[in-house]
Amino acid sequence: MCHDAKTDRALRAISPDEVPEGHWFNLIRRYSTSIPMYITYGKRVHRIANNPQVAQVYDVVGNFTRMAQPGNYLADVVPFLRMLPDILAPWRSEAGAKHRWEMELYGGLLEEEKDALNYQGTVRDSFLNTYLRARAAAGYATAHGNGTTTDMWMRDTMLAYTAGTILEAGSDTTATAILAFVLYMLNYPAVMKRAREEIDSVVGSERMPNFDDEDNLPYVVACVQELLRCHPPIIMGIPHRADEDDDYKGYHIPKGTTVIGNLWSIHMDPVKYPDPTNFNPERFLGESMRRTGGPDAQAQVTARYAFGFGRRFCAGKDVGEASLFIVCSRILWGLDFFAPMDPEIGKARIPNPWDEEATWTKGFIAVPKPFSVQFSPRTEKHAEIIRLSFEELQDEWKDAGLPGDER
Ligand code: HEM
Repeated sequence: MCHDAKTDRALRAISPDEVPEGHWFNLIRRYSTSIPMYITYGKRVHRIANNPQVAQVYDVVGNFTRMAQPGNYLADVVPFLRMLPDILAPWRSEAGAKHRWEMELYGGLLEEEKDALNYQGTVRDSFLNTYLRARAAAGYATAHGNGTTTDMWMRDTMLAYTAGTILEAGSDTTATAILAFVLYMLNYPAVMKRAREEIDSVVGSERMPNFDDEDNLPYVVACVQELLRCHPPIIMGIPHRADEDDDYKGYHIPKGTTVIGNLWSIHMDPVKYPDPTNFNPERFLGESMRRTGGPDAQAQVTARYAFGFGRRFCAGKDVGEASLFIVCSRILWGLDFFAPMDPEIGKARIPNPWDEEATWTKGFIAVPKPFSVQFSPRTEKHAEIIRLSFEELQDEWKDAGLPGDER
């Protein structure tokens, strides 16, 4: 297969200054919903995004996670402040402005999808494309405005926002977990070694791991579970509101109370998770802890708080876990990575994942702060298979009528 010198150079050791826009690295990003992949080198931070719209999604999601953080605004905890008029409630006008900005993005994506469907006749199995076709078949080729039609078809604004919500719910969460995975692997090289040995013995070097390998890679699956336990991406969960009076363990919870389930704290319970500040995938090993089945229902439940609980439990859990499994197993399969030497301290600087203040951002989704990491393919054979997979993926995107990565 032919590939250019630029890609070759980047394959040997990715220095962020050299990551080409259409680099195979984007393959990893493509495999997740979208990964805001930050790479730092020295003091410089680089964000890999191959088109402005992707960058805009990152910004919108970043904005969403900041504003949605429980307790970020005084009005979250002092209900009286919510009664203030707009002029005295700057957080409300900020939310309004950001909301309009979000709608520009989501509305724009909806318009693009409509154009693709109506003018190019592009048929895809995507949420928007499928919905627009079904809505048109029901007699609503156009349905401007917000809310629903009398027979409950979503109008454009609601449809755009619904699609955007799925994008937001699934992208930053998965992306954060992948960044955290790299961080934990740098801190726990023995875990990384064992996971890689498992992958090598099951998958070999002739192909990448795929979803069918999951049952034969219990340690890798356990690593993903342990990752979600150690640092659930939505660290405090999503606030819920009690819709009736309740009494729980001696606490009276009046109707309308905001209830926050602190997922991180639940996962640090030393009774359920002995030695909780240790990244130990073994606690999720064994038939009873496998995500896809097993007899011990309680064990399965305890591994799942990262996705919330109850009626509003994450709708995309299976997609999220599958993305993490495939991305993490492929990173381990194909790439060597390490923290480069920091000349300032004369050794590699590896952030401590247990130091919340120093290592993680604040916000409703806690993301590792940018850290230096250098990737290189494990062997030329691994590199070749990654390149091939990248090319195949480009063809798939092309067949679906979507723009590919620049080469
Ligand atoms: C590692 C990845 C993910 C994590 C850690 C995660 C976590 C969560 C959490 C904690 C909630 C709130 C649950 C509650 O209120 O109790 C939630 C809700 C939700 N998630 Fe996820 N999520 C992930 C991936 C995804 C993906 C990939 C999608 C879509 C494809 C998705 C779609 C949703 C939706 C639509 C909701 C709202 C559900 C509702 O309110 O009824 N999530 N997620």
